Amino acid sequence: AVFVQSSFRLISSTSSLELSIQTRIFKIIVIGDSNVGKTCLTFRFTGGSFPDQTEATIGVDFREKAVEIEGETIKVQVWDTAGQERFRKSMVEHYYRNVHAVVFVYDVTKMTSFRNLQTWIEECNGHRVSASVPRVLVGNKCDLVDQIQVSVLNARSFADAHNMLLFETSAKDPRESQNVDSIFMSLACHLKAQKSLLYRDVEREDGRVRLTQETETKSNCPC
Ligand SMILES: Nc1nc2c(ncn2[C@@H]2O[C@H](COP(=O)(O)OP(=O)(O)OP(=O)(O)O)[C@@H](O)[C@H]2O)c(=O)[nH]1
Ligand SMILES: [Mg+2]
Repeated sequence: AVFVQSSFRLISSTSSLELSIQTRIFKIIVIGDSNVGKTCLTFRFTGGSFPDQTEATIGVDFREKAVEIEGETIKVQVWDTAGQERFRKSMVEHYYRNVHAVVFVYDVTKMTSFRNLQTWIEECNGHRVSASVPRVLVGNKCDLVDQIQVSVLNARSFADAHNMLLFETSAKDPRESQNVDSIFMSLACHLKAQKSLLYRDVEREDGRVRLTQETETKSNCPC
């Protein structure tokens, strides 16, 4: 089961030093054209609401949320990046450094934002982001039902071709808030499962893990 922001009572009894050692941080970057709603989506996930007003992001805004997955508290560190070239060019290297997952966003009411995904993917590939780094595709602004330009079929075939999961949602519509959460939670679940395998491999290189323990790292994550 996945519980968002729970168990803090339990954790508060632990010393802060212990907590910082125990808490893993997953860096997730949110990429896409200016105005597609990256800031609103990340705000919805971390703050639980739709911001009244946003301005173009300059550089990057960090948003964090502690989530609990299978009893482990994980800090999801969301990097809300700038879509405008002039506000991002000095930051691009930082965006991609040690990234754990990438969220590509387009606006379902703006075909150009969908077409430009190819360029965003190329930028990502150009920064040596490993193929094992999960990527998802998000079509935002689904509440604007009478203005839709990008069909689900079109989006799905693009997502399939790039080995990405597709989410269509709205940062604005409160009924979609769970769907917005599931974008980040599914990535966190995936990373948790992936990383426990990684730890196992690292430990095995040291010769510290016996074969009997290896089977225990299999994840039961529902995502
Ligand atoms: N109707 C609707 N409007 C949205 C939604 N998400 C964002 N918006 C609006 O779209 C505009 C741009 O949203 P932002 O989140 O600032 O866009 P951004 O992708 O962060 O833009 P940059 O920071 O310039 O890269 C704002 O006016 C939002 O209110 C949505 O789901 N539905
Ligand atoms: Mg923004």
